[in-house]
Amino acid sequence: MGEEAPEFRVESITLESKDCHQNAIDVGNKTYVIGRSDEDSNSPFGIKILDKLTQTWVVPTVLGAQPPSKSHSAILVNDEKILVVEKGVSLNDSIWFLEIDTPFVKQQRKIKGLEVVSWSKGVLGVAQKPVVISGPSGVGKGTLIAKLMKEYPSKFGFSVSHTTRSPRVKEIDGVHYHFAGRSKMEQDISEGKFLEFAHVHGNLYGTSIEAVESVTDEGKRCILDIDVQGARSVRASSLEAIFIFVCPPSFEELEQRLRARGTETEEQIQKRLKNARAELDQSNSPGLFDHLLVNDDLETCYENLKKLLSLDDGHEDSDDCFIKDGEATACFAILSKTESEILLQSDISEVGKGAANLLALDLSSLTGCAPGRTRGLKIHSANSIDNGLKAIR
Ligand SMILES: Nc1ncnc2c1ncn2[C@@H]1O[C@H](COP(=O)(O)OP(=O)(O)OP(=O)(O)O)[C@@H](O)[C@H]1O
Ligand SMILES: Nc1nc2c(ncn2[C@@H]2O[C@H](COP(=O)(O)O)[C@@H](O)[C@H]2O)c(=O)[nH]1
Repeated sequence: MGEEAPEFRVESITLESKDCHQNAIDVGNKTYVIGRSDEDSNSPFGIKILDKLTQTWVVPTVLGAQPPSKSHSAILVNDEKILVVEKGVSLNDSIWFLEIDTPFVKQQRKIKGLEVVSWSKGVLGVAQKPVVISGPSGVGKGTLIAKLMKEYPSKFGFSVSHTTRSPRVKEIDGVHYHFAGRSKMEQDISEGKFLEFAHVHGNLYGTSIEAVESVTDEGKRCILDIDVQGARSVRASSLEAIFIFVCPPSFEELEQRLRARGTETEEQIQKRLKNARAELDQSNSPGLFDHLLVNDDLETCYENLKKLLSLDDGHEDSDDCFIKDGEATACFAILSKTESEILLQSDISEVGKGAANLLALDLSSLTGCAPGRTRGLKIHSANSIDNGLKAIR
Protein backbone atom coordinates (compact mmCIF):
# COMPACT_ATOMS: atom_id res chain seq x y z
CA MET A 1 0.00 0.00 0.00
CA GLY A 2 2.84 2.42 0.89
CA GLU A 3 5.04 3.79 -1.86
CA GLU A 4 8.35 5.68 -1.76
CA ALA A 5 7.97 8.83 -3.69
CA PRO A 6 8.48 12.49 -3.48
CA GLU A 7 7.40 12.74 -7.11
CA PHE A 8 4.99 15.51 -6.01
CA ARG A 9 6.05 18.92 -4.79
CA VAL A 10 3.80 19.59 -1.82
CA GLU A 11 3.30 23.09 -0.56
CA SER A 12 2.08 23.36 3.00
CA ILE A 13 -1.37 24.68 2.07
CA THR A 14 -3.73 24.92 -0.86
CA LEU A 15 -2.10 25.78 -4.16
CA GLU A 16 -4.55 28.40 -5.30
CA SER A 17 -3.44 29.69 -8.64
CA LYS A 18 -6.05 30.77 -11.18
CA ASP A 19 -5.78 27.57 -13.18
CA CYS A 20 -4.95 25.27 -10.38
CA HIS A 21 -5.40 21.62 -11.18
CA GLN A 22 -3.91 20.30 -7.98
CA ASN A 23 -4.41 21.17 -4.32
CA ALA A 24 -2.51 20.04 -1.30
CA ILE A 25 -4.40 20.10 1.97
CA ASP A 26 -2.77 19.36 5.31
CA VAL A 27 -4.79 17.32 7.80
CA GLY A 28 -2.81 16.34 10.87
CA ASN A 29 0.13 14.22 9.78
CA LYS A 30 -1.20 13.78 6.29
CA THR A 31 -1.28 15.86 3.16
CA TYR A 32 -4.06 15.19 0.67
CA VAL A 33 -3.14 16.07 -2.91
CA ILE A 34 -6.28 16.46 -5.00
CA GLY A 35 -6.53 16.89 -8.74
CA ARG A 36 -4.63 16.08 -11.84
CA SER A 37 -1.08 16.84 -12.72
CA ASP A 38 -0.60 20.25 -14.39
CA GLU A 39 1.79 18.63 -16.86
CA ASP A 40 -0.83 16.26 -18.21
CA SER A 41 -4.22 17.87 -18.71
CA ASN A 42 -5.73 14.52 -19.71
CA SER A 43 -4.65 12.67 -16.60
CA PRO A 44 -7.45 11.51 -14.29
CA PHE A 45 -8.60 13.50 -11.29
CA GLY A 46 -6.58 11.65 -8.68
CA ILE A 47 -6.02 11.67 -4.95
CA LYS A 48 -2.71 10.94 -3.26
CA ILE A 49 -1.98 11.03 0.44
CA LEU A 50 1.43 11.81 1.87
CA ASP A 51 2.14 10.45 5.32
CA LYS A 52 4.40 13.20 6.60
CA LEU A 53 5.85 11.04 9.36
CA THR A 54 7.03 8.24 7.11
CA GLN A 55 7.30 10.32 3.92
CA THR A 56 5.40 7.66 1.99
CA TRP A 57 2.65 8.16 -0.53
CA VAL A 58 -0.58 6.20 -0.56
CA VAL A 59 -3.06 6.15 -3.42
CA PRO A 60 -6.41 5.60 -1.68
CA THR A 61 -9.44 3.77 -2.99
CA VAL A 62 -11.74 6.58 -4.14
CA LEU A 63 -15.47 5.93 -3.77
CA GLY A 64 -18.40 7.88 -5.20
CA ALA A 65 -18.89 9.79 -8.43
CA GLN A 66 -16.08 12.29 -8.80
CA PRO A 67 -16.20 15.94 -9.89
CA PRO A 68 -15.33 16.93 -13.44
CA SER A 69 -11.56 17.27 -13.48
CA LYS A 70 -11.33 20.96 -14.33
CA SER A 71 -9.60 23.57 -12.27
CA HIS A 72 -10.69 23.91 -8.68
CA SER A 73 -9.88 25.27 -5.26
CA ALA A 74 -10.08 23.36 -2.00
CA ILE A 75 -10.17 23.96 1.73
CA LEU A 76 -10.43 21.80 4.83
CA VAL A 77 -13.94 22.05 6.34
CA ASN A 78 -13.18 19.93 9.41
CA ASP A 79 -11.28 16.75 10.25
CA GLU A 80 -13.80 14.75 8.24
CA LYS A 81 -14.04 16.51 4.91
CA ILE A 82 -12.48 18.85 2.37
CA LEU A 83 -14.56 21.26 0.31
CA VAL A 84 -13.64 21.29 -3.37
CA VAL A 85 -15.10 24.04 -5.59
CA GLU A 86 -14.90 23.36 -9.31
CA LYS A 87 -14.55 26.21 -11.81
CA GLY A 88 -16.09 26.43 -15.23
CA VAL A 89 -19.16 24.32 -14.48
CA SER A 90 -22.59 25.41 -13.30
CA LEU A 91 -22.85 26.50 -9.68
CA ASN A 92 -25.12 23.49 -9.11
CA ASP A 93 -22.28 21.21 -10.20
CA SER A 94 -19.41 23.07 -8.61
CA ILE A 95 -19.56 22.11 -4.94
CA TRP A 96 -18.06 18.80 -3.84
CA PHE A 97 -16.86 17.27 -0.61
CA LEU A 98 -13.96 14.89 -0.40
CA GLU A 99 -14.72 12.84 2.70
CA ILE A 100 -11.54 11.71 4.39
CA ASP A 101 -12.72 10.51 7.78
CA THR A 102 -16.53 10.43 7.94
CA PRO A 103 -18.34 7.41 9.44
CA PHE A 104 -18.88 5.95 5.94
CA VAL A 105 -15.19 6.34 5.07
CA LYS A 106 -14.14 4.80 8.39
CA GLN A 107 -16.50 1.87 7.81
CA GLN A 108 -15.24 1.28 4.26
CA ARG A 109 -11.63 1.58 5.40
CA LYS A 110 -12.30 -1.14 7.97
CA ILE A 111 -14.09 -3.43 5.49
CA LYS A 112 -11.46 -3.07 2.79
CA GLY A 113 -8.38 -2.85 5.00
CA LEU A 114 -7.20 -0.07 2.67
CA GLU A 115 -6.98 3.70 2.75
CA VAL A 116 -10.33 5.03 1.49
CA VAL A 117 -11.74 8.45 0.66
CA SER A 118 -15.13 9.24 -0.87
CA TRP A 119 -16.67 12.01 -2.92
CA SER A 120 -20.05 13.45 -2.03
CA LYS A 121 -21.60 16.04 -4.30
CA GLY A 122 -22.90 19.16 -2.58
CA VAL A 123 -26.47 20.04 -3.47
CA LEU A 124 -28.06 23.42 -2.87
CA GLY A 125 -31.30 23.42 -0.92
CA VAL A 126 -33.21 20.81 1.00
CA ALA A 127 -35.38 18.00 -0.24
CA GLN A 128 -38.63 16.61 1.07
CA LYS A 129 -38.37 13.48 3.17
CA PRO A 130 -38.62 10.27 1.14
CA VAL A 131 -41.64 8.05 1.77
CA VAL A 132 -41.08 4.39 2.63
CA ILE A 133 -44.07 2.15 1.89
CA SER A 134 -44.04 -1.38 3.30
CA GLY A 135 -46.58 -4.12 3.70
CA PRO A 136 -47.10 -7.77 2.82
CA SER A 137 -46.86 -8.97 -0.75
CA GLY A 138 -50.17 -8.47 -2.56
CA VAL A 139 -51.57 -5.84 -0.20
CA GLY A 140 -51.57 -3.19 -2.94
CA LYS A 141 -48.43 -1.09 -2.34
CA GLY A 142 -47.54 -1.02 -6.02
CA THR A 143 -51.11 -0.15 -6.97
CA LEU A 144 -51.22 2.79 -4.55
CA ILE A 145 -47.80 4.05 -5.66
CA ALA A 146 -48.79 3.82 -9.33
CA LYS A 147 -51.88 5.96 -8.62
CA LEU A 148 -49.78 8.54 -6.78
CA MET A 149 -47.20 8.76 -9.56
CA LYS A 150 -49.92 9.07 -12.18
CA GLU A 151 -51.69 11.91 -10.37
CA TYR A 152 -48.49 13.73 -9.34
CA PRO A 153 -45.86 12.89 -11.96
CA SER A 154 -43.73 15.95 -11.27
CA LYS A 155 -43.94 15.63 -7.51
CA PHE A 156 -42.99 12.02 -6.83
CA GLY A 157 -40.35 9.72 -8.23
CA PHE A 158 -40.01 6.00 -7.66
CA SER A 159 -36.86 4.52 -6.20
CA VAL A 160 -36.06 1.74 -8.65
CA SER A 161 -34.77 -1.15 -6.56
CA HIS A 162 -32.33 -3.86 -7.60
CA THR A 163 -33.45 -7.47 -7.40
CA THR A 164 -32.10 -10.88 -8.30
CA ARG A 165 -35.60 -12.22 -9.05
CA SER A 166 -36.60 -12.76 -12.69
CA PRO A 167 -38.72 -10.13 -14.40
CA ARG A 168 -42.45 -10.73 -14.67
CA VAL A 169 -44.22 -10.30 -18.00
CA LYS A 170 -44.50 -6.53 -18.69
CA GLU A 171 -41.82 -5.62 -16.12
CA ILE A 172 -39.15 -3.40 -17.67
CA ASP A 173 -35.53 -3.37 -16.55
CA GLY A 174 -34.66 0.03 -15.11
CA VAL A 175 -38.33 1.00 -14.69
CA HIS A 176 -39.86 -1.53 -12.31
CA TYR A 177 -36.55 -2.92 -11.06
CA HIS A 178 -32.92 -3.11 -12.00
CA PHE A 179 -32.75 -6.86 -12.58
CA ALA A 180 -29.32 -7.86 -11.40
CA GLY A 181 -27.05 -10.86 -11.08
CA ARG A 182 -26.45 -11.92 -7.49
CA SER A 183 -22.65 -11.64 -7.52
CA LYS A 184 -22.65 -8.13 -9.03
CA MET A 185 -25.31 -7.01 -6.58
CA GLU A 186 -23.39 -8.49 -3.65
CA GLN A 187 -20.22 -6.76 -4.81
CA ASP A 188 -22.02 -3.40 -5.06
CA ILE A 189 -23.46 -3.93 -1.58
CA SER A 190 -19.99 -4.60 -0.19
CA GLU A 191 -18.78 -1.38 -1.81
CA GLY A 192 -21.35 0.59 0.16
CA LYS A 193 -23.52 1.47 -2.84
CA PHE A 194 -26.77 0.34 -1.17
CA LEU A 195 -28.86 2.16 1.36
CA GLU A 196 -30.46 -1.14 2.39
CA PHE A 197 -30.89 -4.68 1.13
CA ALA A 198 -32.73 -7.80 2.28
CA HIS A 199 -33.42 -11.38 1.33
CA VAL A 200 -37.12 -11.39 0.52
CA HIS A 201 -39.12 -14.45 -0.56
CA GLY A 202 -35.89 -16.21 -1.61
CA ASN A 203 -34.35 -13.36 -3.61
CA LEU A 204 -32.07 -10.43 -2.90
CA TYR A 205 -33.65 -6.96 -3.09
CA GLY A 206 -32.03 -3.62 -2.35
CA THR A 207 -32.25 0.14 -2.69
CA SER A 208 -29.12 1.72 -4.13
CA ILE A 209 -28.09 5.13 -2.85
CA GLU A 210 -28.20 6.30 -6.46
CA ALA A 211 -31.84 5.19 -6.83
CA VAL A 212 -32.89 7.59 -4.08
CA GLU A 213 -30.47 10.41 -4.87
CA SER A 214 -31.33 10.52 -8.57
CA VAL A 215 -35.02 11.03 -7.76
CA THR A 216 -34.17 13.78 -5.28
CA ASP A 217 -31.82 15.41 -7.81
CA GLU A 218 -34.81 15.82 -10.12
CA GLY A 219 -36.50 17.83 -7.41
CA LYS A 220 -38.97 15.03 -6.71
CA ARG A 221 -40.00 13.32 -3.51
CA CYS A 222 -38.73 9.76 -3.48
CA ILE A 223 -41.07 6.79 -2.88
CA LEU A 224 -39.57 3.49 -1.75
CA ASP A 225 -41.54 0.22 -1.97
CA ILE A 226 -39.58 -2.09 0.31
CA ASP A 227 -40.21 -4.92 2.78
CA VAL A 228 -40.19 -4.59 6.57
CA GLN A 229 -36.53 -5.63 6.92
CA GLY A 230 -35.64 -2.88 4.45
CA ALA A 231 -37.77 -0.35 6.33
CA ARG A 232 -35.93 -1.27 9.50
CA SER A 233 -32.56 -0.71 7.82
CA VAL A 234 -33.62 2.66 6.43
CA ARG A 235 -34.89 3.65 9.88
CA ALA A 236 -31.43 2.86 11.24
CA SER A 237 -29.69 4.77 8.42
CA SER A 238 -29.03 8.49 8.21
CA LEU A 239 -31.89 8.95 5.70
CA GLU A 240 -34.80 10.73 7.31
CA ALA A 241 -38.02 9.37 5.86
CA ILE A 242 -41.71 8.86 6.53
CA PHE A 243 -42.61 5.19 7.11
CA ILE A 244 -46.03 3.85 6.12
CA PHE A 245 -47.25 0.27 6.56
CA VAL A 246 -50.12 -0.93 4.38
CA CYS A 247 -52.32 -3.66 5.91
CA PRO A 248 -54.90 -5.87 4.18
CA PRO A 249 -58.48 -5.85 5.53
CA SER A 250 -58.06 -9.60 6.25
CA PHE A 251 -55.61 -12.39 5.59
CA GLU A 252 -58.15 -14.11 3.32
CA GLU A 253 -58.44 -10.99 1.17
CA LEU A 254 -54.65 -10.76 0.95
CA GLU A 255 -54.45 -14.35 -0.26
CA GLN A 256 -57.17 -13.70 -2.80
CA ARG A 257 -55.38 -10.62 -4.19
CA LEU A 258 -52.11 -12.45 -4.46
CA ARG A 259 -53.76 -15.35 -6.32
CA ALA A 260 -55.81 -13.03 -8.55
CA ARG A 261 -52.65 -11.16 -9.59
CA GLY A 262 -51.47 -14.41 -11.12
CA THR A 263 -47.78 -13.61 -11.08
CA GLU A 264 -46.54 -16.28 -8.66
CA THR A 265 -46.49 -20.06 -8.63
CA GLU A 266 -48.38 -21.87 -5.86
CA GLU A 267 -45.09 -22.50 -4.06
CA GLN A 268 -44.19 -18.81 -4.22
CA ILE A 269 -47.65 -17.79 -3.04
CA GLN A 270 -47.28 -20.06 0.00
CA LYS A 271 -43.88 -18.54 0.77
CA ARG A 272 -45.23 -14.98 0.43
CA LEU A 273 -48.24 -15.74 2.65
CA LYS A 274 -46.00 -17.22 5.33
CA ASN A 275 -43.79 -14.13 5.22
CA ALA A 276 -46.90 -11.92 5.26
CA ARG A 277 -47.83 -13.20 8.72
CA ALA A 278 -44.40 -12.26 10.05
CA GLU A 279 -44.56 -8.83 8.38
CA LEU A 280 -48.02 -8.12 9.81
CA ASP A 281 -46.70 -9.07 13.28
CA GLN A 282 -43.84 -6.60 12.88
CA SER A 283 -46.00 -3.72 11.71
CA ASN A 284 -46.53 -2.72 15.35
CA SER A 285 -42.82 -2.73 16.27
CA PRO A 286 -42.32 0.37 18.40
CA GLY A 287 -40.79 3.28 16.52
CA LEU A 288 -40.76 1.56 13.13
CA PHE A 289 -43.79 2.83 11.21
CA ASP A 290 -45.22 6.31 11.50
CA HIS A 291 -48.57 5.41 9.93
CA LEU A 292 -50.67 2.31 9.28
CA LEU A 293 -53.08 2.34 6.32
CA VAL A 294 -55.71 -0.34 5.73
CA ASN A 295 -56.16 -1.05 2.04
CA ASP A 296 -59.74 -2.28 1.94
CA ASP A 297 -61.47 -0.07 -0.59
CA LEU A 298 -58.71 1.14 -2.91
CA GLU A 299 -60.05 4.66 -3.46
CA THR A 300 -60.55 5.24 0.28
CA CYS A 301 -57.05 3.99 1.05
CA TYR A 302 -55.59 6.20 -1.69
CA GLU A 303 -57.36 9.28 -0.30
CA ASN A 304 -55.99 8.45 3.16
CA LEU A 305 -52.49 8.13 1.73
CA LYS A 306 -52.86 11.56 0.13
CA LYS A 307 -53.95 12.99 3.47
CA LEU A 308 -50.86 11.58 5.15
CA LEU A 309 -48.73 13.24 2.50
CA SER A 310 -50.64 16.54 2.83
CA LEU A 311 -51.80 16.32 -0.78
CA ASP A 312 -55.46 16.83 0.00
CA ASP A 313 -55.40 20.56 0.75
CA GLY A 314 -54.62 21.82 -2.75
CA HIS A 315 -51.56 23.70 -1.50
CA GLU A 316 -48.03 23.20 -2.70
CA ASP A 317 -45.67 22.04 0.03
CA SER A 318 -43.91 24.97 1.60
CA ASP A 319 -40.53 23.29 1.79
CA ASP A 320 -40.30 22.48 -1.90
CA CYS A 321 -37.05 24.05 -2.94
CA PHE A 322 -35.55 23.44 -6.32
CA ILE A 323 -32.63 25.45 -7.46
CA LYS A 324 -32.99 27.23 -10.76
CA ASP A 325 -30.48 30.02 -10.20
CA GLY A 326 -27.44 27.80 -10.16
CA GLU A 327 -27.53 26.61 -13.75
CA ALA A 328 -25.28 29.28 -15.28
CA THR A 329 -21.56 28.59 -15.61
CA ALA A 330 -19.73 29.71 -12.50
CA CYS A 331 -16.09 30.47 -11.79
CA PHE A 332 -15.78 30.71 -8.05
CA ALA A 333 -12.70 30.13 -5.94
CA ILE A 334 -12.48 29.69 -2.19
CA LEU A 335 -11.51 32.92 -0.47
CA SER A 336 -11.78 32.33 3.27
CA LYS A 337 -13.52 30.29 5.96
CA THR A 338 -15.26 30.92 9.24
CA GLU A 339 -16.79 28.26 11.48
CA SER A 340 -20.08 28.19 9.63
CA GLU A 341 -19.43 29.86 6.28
CA ILE A 342 -17.00 29.67 3.43
CA LEU A 343 -16.58 32.72 1.21
CA LEU A 344 -16.32 32.16 -2.52
CA GLN A 345 -15.08 34.82 -4.89
CA SER A 346 -15.84 34.90 -8.59
CA ASP A 347 -13.02 35.07 -11.06
CA ILE A 348 -13.31 38.70 -12.27
CA SER A 349 -11.79 38.06 -15.69
CA GLU A 350 -14.20 35.19 -16.29
CA VAL A 351 -17.40 36.95 -15.36
CA GLY A 352 -16.29 40.26 -16.86
CA LYS A 353 -18.46 42.37 -14.60
CA GLY A 354 -15.74 44.67 -13.38
CA ALA A 355 -16.15 43.69 -9.75
CA ALA A 356 -15.79 40.37 -8.02
CA ASN A 357 -18.91 38.67 -6.74
CA LEU A 358 -18.77 37.22 -3.29
CA LEU A 359 -20.89 34.29 -2.21
CA ALA A 360 -21.17 32.87 1.28
CA LEU A 361 -21.67 29.11 1.49
CA ASP A 362 -23.46 28.21 4.72
CA LEU A 363 -22.19 24.93 6.12
CA SER A 364 -24.31 24.90 9.23
CA SER A 365 -27.29 22.90 8.01
CA LEU A 366 -25.81 20.14 5.91
CA THR A 367 -27.69 16.87 5.67
CA GLY A 368 -26.46 13.63 4.17
CA CYS A 369 -22.97 12.60 3.23
CA ALA A 370 -21.16 9.91 1.30
CA PRO A 371 -22.17 7.48 -0.05
CA GLY A 372 -24.97 9.94 -1.00
CA ARG A 373 -25.07 13.64 -1.77
CA THR A 374 -24.48 16.36 0.81
CA ARG A 375 -27.66 18.40 0.81
CA GLY A 376 -28.91 21.48 2.59
CA LEU A 377 -26.27 23.88 1.28
CA LYS A 378 -27.37 27.50 1.35
CA ILE A 379 -25.63 30.18 -0.63
CA HIS A 380 -26.22 33.89 -0.40
CA SER A 381 -24.60 36.93 -1.86
CA ALA A 382 -21.99 38.37 0.45
CA ASN A 383 -21.37 41.58 -1.49
CA SER A 384 -21.92 44.70 0.57
CA ILE A 385 -23.89 46.05 -2.39
CA ASP A 386 -25.61 43.18 -4.06
CA ASN A 387 -24.51 43.42 -7.69
CA GLY A 388 -26.92 41.04 -9.17
CA LEU A 389 -26.35 37.56 -7.81
CA LYS A 390 -29.63 36.64 -6.28
CA ALA A 391 -29.60 34.92 -2.93
CA ILE A 392 -30.01 31.21 -3.43
CA ARG A 393 -31.51 29.20 -0.63
N1 LIG B 1 -57.95 -2.23 -2.45
C1 LIG B 1 -57.85 -3.24 -3.31
N2 LIG B 1 -58.92 -4.03 -3.53
C2 LIG B 1 -58.83 -5.08 -4.39
N3 LIG B 1 -57.73 -5.41 -5.09
C3 LIG B 1 -56.64 -4.65 -4.89
C4 LIG B 1 -56.64 -3.54 -4.02
N4 LIG B 1 -55.42 -2.98 -4.03
C5 LIG B 1 -54.67 -3.70 -4.91
N5 LIG B 1 -55.41 -4.70 -5.44
C6 LIG B 1 -54.95 -5.76 -6.37
O1 LIG B 1 -54.18 -6.67 -5.60
C7 LIG B 1 -53.11 -7.20 -6.37
C8 LIG B 1 -51.81 -6.94 -5.63
O2 LIG B 1 -51.55 -5.55 -5.65
P1 LIG B 1 -50.08 -5.01 -5.80
O3 LIG B 1 -49.37 -5.74 -6.88
O4 LIG B 1 -50.17 -3.54 -5.90
O5 LIG B 1 -49.48 -5.48 -4.39
P2 LIG B 1 -48.06 -5.20 -3.76
O6 LIG B 1 -48.27 -4.91 -2.34
O7 LIG B 1 -47.34 -4.18 -4.55
O8 LIG B 1 -47.36 -6.61 -3.92
P3 LIG B 1 -45.80 -6.99 -3.96
O9 LIG B 1 -45.23 -6.62 -2.67
O10 LIG B 1 -45.80 -8.47 -4.20
O11 LIG B 1 -45.18 -6.26 -5.11
C9 LIG B 1 -53.17 -6.52 -7.73
O12 LIG B 1 -53.79 -7.40 -8.65
C10 LIG B 1 -54.04 -5.28 -7.47
O13 LIG B 1 -54.76 -4.90 -8.61
N1 LIG C 1 -35.85 -4.56 1.37
C1 LIG C 1 -36.31 -4.36 0.14
N2 LIG C 1 -37.47 -4.89 -0.25
C2 LIG C 1 -37.90 -4.64 -1.49
C3 LIG C 1 -37.17 -3.85 -2.38
N3 LIG C 1 -37.84 -3.77 -3.55
C4 LIG C 1 -38.97 -4.47 -3.37
N4 LIG C 1 -39.01 -4.99 -2.14
C5 LIG C 1 -40.05 -5.79 -1.51
O1 LIG C 1 -39.97 -7.11 -1.99
C6 LIG C 1 -41.24 -7.71 -1.92
C7 LIG C 1 -41.53 -8.49 -3.15
O2 LIG C 1 -41.59 -7.67 -4.28
P1 LIG C 1 -42.03 -8.27 -5.70
O3 LIG C 1 -41.85 -7.14 -6.67
O4 LIG C 1 -41.15 -9.44 -5.96
O5 LIG C 1 -43.46 -8.69 -5.55
C8 LIG C 1 -42.24 -6.58 -1.67
O6 LIG C 1 -42.61 -6.63 -0.30
C9 LIG C 1 -41.43 -5.35 -1.90
O7 LIG C 1 -41.85 -4.29 -1.06
C10 LIG C 1 -35.94 -3.30 -1.94
O8 LIG C 1 -35.22 -2.58 -2.64
N5 LIG C 1 -35.55 -3.58 -0.68
